[in-house]
Amino acid sequence: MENQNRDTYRFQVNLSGMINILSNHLYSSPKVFLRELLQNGIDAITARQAYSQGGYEGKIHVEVSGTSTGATLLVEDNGIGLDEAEIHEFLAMIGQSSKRGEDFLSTNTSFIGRFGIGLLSCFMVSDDIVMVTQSAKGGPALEWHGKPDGTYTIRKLDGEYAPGTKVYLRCKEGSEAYFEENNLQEWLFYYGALLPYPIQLVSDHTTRLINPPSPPWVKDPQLARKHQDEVLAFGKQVLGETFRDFIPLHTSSGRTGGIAFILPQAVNLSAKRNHRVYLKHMLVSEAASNILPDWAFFVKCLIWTDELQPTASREHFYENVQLEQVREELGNTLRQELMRMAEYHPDRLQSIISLHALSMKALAVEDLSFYSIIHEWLPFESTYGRKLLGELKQQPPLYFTATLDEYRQITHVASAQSMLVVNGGYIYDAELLAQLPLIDPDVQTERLLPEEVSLSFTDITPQERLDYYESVRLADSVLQKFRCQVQLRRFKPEEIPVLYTLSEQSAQWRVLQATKEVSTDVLSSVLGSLGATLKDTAYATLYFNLNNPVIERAFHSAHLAMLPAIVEMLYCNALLMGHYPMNRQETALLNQGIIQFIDWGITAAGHATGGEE
Ligand SMILES: Nc1ncnc2c1ncn2[C@@H]1O[C@H](COP(=O)(O)OP(=O)(O)OP(=O)(O)O)[C@@H](O)[C@H]1O
Repeated sequence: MENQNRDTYRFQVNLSGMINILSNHLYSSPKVFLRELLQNGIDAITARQAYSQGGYEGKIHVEVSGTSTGATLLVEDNGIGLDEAEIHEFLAMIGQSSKRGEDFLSTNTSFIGRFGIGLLSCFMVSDDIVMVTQSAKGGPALEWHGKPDGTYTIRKLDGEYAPGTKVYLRCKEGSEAYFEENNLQEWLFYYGALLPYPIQLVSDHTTRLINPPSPPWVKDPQLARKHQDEVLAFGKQVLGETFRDFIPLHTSSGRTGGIAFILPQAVNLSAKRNHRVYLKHMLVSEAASNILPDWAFFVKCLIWTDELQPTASREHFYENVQLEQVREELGNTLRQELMRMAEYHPDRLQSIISLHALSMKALAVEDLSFYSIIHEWLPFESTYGRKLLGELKQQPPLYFTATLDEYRQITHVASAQSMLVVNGGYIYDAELLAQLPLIDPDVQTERLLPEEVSLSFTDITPQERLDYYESVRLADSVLQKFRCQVQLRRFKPEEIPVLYTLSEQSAQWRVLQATKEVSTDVLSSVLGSLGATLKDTAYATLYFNLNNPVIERAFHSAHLAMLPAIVEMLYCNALLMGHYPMNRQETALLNQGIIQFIDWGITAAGHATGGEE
């Protein structure tokens, strides 16, 4: 009797080859078969809703029995079901789907599936798929049995069946983990936490509901504000992190919404921004980094959408105009909420800025109106310590350096003279400081170069100039070959004997020299001629501090013989202190200098002890 109704048909593709492609190249993990089954069930429910109109409630039932390779999994929906013609057309024809909208890429369909390949993913974990289906439109119940060798059978079943579809999978060797109760619970929740129909998991021991009833704020994210604790608890359950604050997200079409959880710890620029995105309430991707603007790395989001276009793996979205628009609108929601906070909840905004200053600066650089509203709370490093821009701008003109290196060169001297200089060397800082006058015309900012700090030194008197004329000339000639000039000044603190400053050009010259040392002959001559063009202006300056007692003695005419070695050593020391890489000549100088000073020291000690040597 059974065999009478059974017909055999053949797939038109090499099915095992297809399965291989799916499992090794398309899907990130075999566990996606669960997502595909859930999604087919949801689509079938959606189709039945449209067909039966009212009085019908969709649900999904998952049941696992047996263990190890004897385990079977049943995924059942009470959706639209399939009749025989549909089985041949949609189920058995790979790449054919009953769910496409008016064209292949349209998002105007209420179904999640579209590619007509999802069911094949079940072959990653099972060597046969048995589907028992009863169409809501009538006809006999059917059993379809598909195998990875490309054959399938259909059998008409006797008896009464309620509309819907049951898919049975038998565990294949090596896939035991995918039939394990606890894993199933975890993955069903992972994919289906936001699905609007109840998913029930039944095993030998228990029956459990996987997804909570869909919360109201999924429909209208603005309602999330009234359900703070619930939303934060949901964030913890789904994302596994404890958050303290969030911002509801939505687009004007109402087709994309979400919750942006504010990360409880600071993150750096290169941190991966992974948001979980649900398409028609089904998890599509947890690696979506392009759904929010680049600056929004202070949040981790749950986003649900029905307007974006998934790729066939359904783990990413096409980078198209729709995605661009969604990204812009979600970015705007975030920005507006931050600006609203500035007005109504400044404490909340301040605590976000103090953790996520980098993210805020990244946005401020792009958007002057945002910068204008939040700028007072942005922190910067300065010679007065880490300060907020609101405090710093009270002291105009606001000097800043453009690089870390320049800041390092002047920070000692500037702070010793109580001069406020802001470090613009970190990413975005110099740009923001330069833009400050645009948002606050009362504030002037000025980029400071290291050589300009020396202008606030006290000059020596004309008498001192005469007294030290010979020694300054000698010192200057010693450093000629390093393109460094010597100046004698007084500055604070007196503990600093010398200060080395480098103009932009002389910095370039140093880099050229260093490159020449390690390059081939040809390159070296090219660099040489480049260097020649810089030569005339590429001077560094070594300032000697006459306030320092040792410098005062060293420059005294009585010690002229030792002065060249002293100058060379202090020059090398200044380079070391400023973290400048030293060239071969300078390193050699340092070596000779040390030996020279040891020699002098020993000789002096010998004199003191009466010439023991
Ligand atoms: N549970 C089900 N109830 C009713 N029809 C189903 C069910 N599962 C599969 N089908 C039918 O089989 C077809 C193929 O399913 P399959 O999962 O391979 O692709 P799809 O869902 O159409 O597209 P996608 O590859 O994007 O998931 C579906 O289009 C649908 O017509």
